Amino acid sequence: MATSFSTPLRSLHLFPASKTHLPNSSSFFPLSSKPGFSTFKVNYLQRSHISTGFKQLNRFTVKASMATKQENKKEVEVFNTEEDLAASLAKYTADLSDKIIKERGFFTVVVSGGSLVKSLRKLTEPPYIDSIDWSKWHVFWVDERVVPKDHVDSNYKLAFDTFLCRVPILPGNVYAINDALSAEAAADDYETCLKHLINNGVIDKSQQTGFPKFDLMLMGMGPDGHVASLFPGHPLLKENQKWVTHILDSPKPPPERISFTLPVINSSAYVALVVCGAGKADVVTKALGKGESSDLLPVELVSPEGELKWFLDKEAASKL
Ligand SMILES: O=C(O)[C@H](O)[C@@H](O)[C@H](O)[C@H](O)COP(=O)(O)O
Repeated sequence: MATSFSTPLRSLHLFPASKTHLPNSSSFFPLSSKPGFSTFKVNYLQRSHISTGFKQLNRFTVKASMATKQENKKEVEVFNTEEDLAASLAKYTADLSDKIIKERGFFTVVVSGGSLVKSLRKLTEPPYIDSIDWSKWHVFWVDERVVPKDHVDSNYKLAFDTFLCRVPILPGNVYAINDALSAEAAADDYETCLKHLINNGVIDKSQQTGFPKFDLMLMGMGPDGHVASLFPGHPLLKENQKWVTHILDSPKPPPERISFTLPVINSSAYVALVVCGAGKADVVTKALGKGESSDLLPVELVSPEGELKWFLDKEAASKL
């Protein structure tokens, strides 16, 4: 079992800167333990590339993040392949799980949809399948499409089929949306669920903001710089009261979704942004400091109370 939280061997950049009910349990699919068997090896990007990237990144400091600009610890790591990235992401998550369960007895993990979920696959394999205390995990969605849970577009279904069905997380600790409700009602319902879990002590509360403080958010990023279901230029980016909001006109289908708001994302203890592919290289470059702009993309507004770590494959980092 991993016993300490370790920092990565080679980092591209590391700088400190400055309706009262839980989702219906009957709607959860049963979970089972089906560990796979494989080993992995982490290969970091060659030093020459790291140096180039470092020099370029070093020209800028952390960018403005929202109106309430809170400088945090940000780290960027680039991997030769998605396979290497997935191995490192698993270790990062397992180490945090170990550390935080020792500290608070629970581990609240929030996932997005998209390709991120597949990159969690190594957690379902040895050593993590055996070493992680899955009974302490509580799993949430940073955003969800408002479709039935068995629909091909459901983020719950994606996570269940890819990840959750392979690990022994307790079904009652998996917080899917109530898919019988409208988008607006599902968002309110989810927020009520979060309040209940804060009262129970499962979810931590940020002393700084009063918003829920999740232990770890694992998120992808769209090629337009969206995170969760917070899209560029959308008024939802300004929401600063609600914890969970809804959208009926998402530019990425399906149109109806619920999403955590930025203050919730930014109250997190740890956020991992997992980004792969050349199609995201321009946005990665904008977000990580090539050029200044007053027009900040949603991903540039991610600035958690705790630590932000970018996991990039070399294609996504190719323009840094
Ligand atoms: O449900 C969703 O659509 C998401 O949560 C969304 O924010 C996703 O994470 C990004 O669009 C990245 O998706 P890809 O990694 O598949 O590009």
